[in-house]
Amino acid sequence: MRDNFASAATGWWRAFRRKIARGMKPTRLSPPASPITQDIVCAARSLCAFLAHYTLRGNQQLDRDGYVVLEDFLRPAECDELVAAGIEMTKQSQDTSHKAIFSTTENNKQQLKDDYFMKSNDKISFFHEADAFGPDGELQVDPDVSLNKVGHALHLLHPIFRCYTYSDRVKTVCKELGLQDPAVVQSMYIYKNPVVAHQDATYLHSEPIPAVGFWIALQDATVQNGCLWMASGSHKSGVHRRLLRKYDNESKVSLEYDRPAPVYPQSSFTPVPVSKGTCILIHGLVVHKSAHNKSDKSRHAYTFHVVERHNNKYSEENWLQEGENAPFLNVYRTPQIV
Ligand SMILES: O=C(O)CCC(=O)C(=O)O
Ligand SMILES: [Fe+2]
Repeated sequence: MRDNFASAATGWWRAFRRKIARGMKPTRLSPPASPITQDIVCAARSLCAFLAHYTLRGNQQLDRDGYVVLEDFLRPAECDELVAAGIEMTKQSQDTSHKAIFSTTENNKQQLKDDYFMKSNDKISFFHEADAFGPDGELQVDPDVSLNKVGHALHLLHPIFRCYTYSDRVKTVCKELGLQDPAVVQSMYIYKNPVVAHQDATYLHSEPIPAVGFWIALQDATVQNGCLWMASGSHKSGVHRRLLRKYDNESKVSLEYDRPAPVYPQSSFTPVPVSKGTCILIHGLVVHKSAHNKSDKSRHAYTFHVVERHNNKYSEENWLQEGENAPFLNVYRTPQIV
């Protein structure tokens, strides 16, 4: 069965590429004939569409626009598996005694000084919305709506997230990007927004090759529920701001922005609504944001960042550093299962 599928899919894929090369619409091709089940056909179709889309246009698009939309990167059932794991984590978040708040806003100094944040590089840590706790420190609302995100080592420690992070599809994208020694440095499960306009290089700076974010919509992301907004082409204007590690006289570390937050006109942004399963590749220097969720539909996403390690300098001043329990593992060589 597997062999049948493999040869049929390979044949289909070759024909698909030939048709595209001749400028025809890929949808004109029929999927391989039985005995392949509908589910496998759907998987093959998704993978082929994604590979064709990416192989032929992805790299140039990332250079030109600062982002690439890869539809059908994950199948609906795969998204559901990840959402179930994300919801399961909201239950564990109730056990945490630490009430960390995540915010990208300037005045939230707590996060910057917060040890919990700094030490989350090798953990599955929970970050709540700024208004999640009352004056008594008790959670005001259910954890499934108060959690902002979980991070930053899901790709190492959580068996399901690890499996998807070091998958063949991710390897293929990294190869197509021409990355020689790509390593995953962090991962996050994002429940909620808004996220203010920023460049990922503010937090994860590397040069000359910037990090690439893999942002995967696990549920439909619409203008109403807070899809990403991208400032196309903004990656060509350098790094606008850095968050840097600072050490005081007692070698205690804290984080500080080197410049005030830039003001980006709303007119520079385009909404990028995507369906469940779509992966948006985010250039480390492209300015992006997400708005409030004004709907009753949740918008969960899984995101992780890949950094080139070959002939490329990952800044020692980034908040996130490689640690004994948080190695920056190579995408091509790391097994999906521990
Ligand atoms: O999901 C969001 O709203 C923002 C995510 C983001 O900025 C990122 O993954 O780099
Ligand atoms: Fe980002």
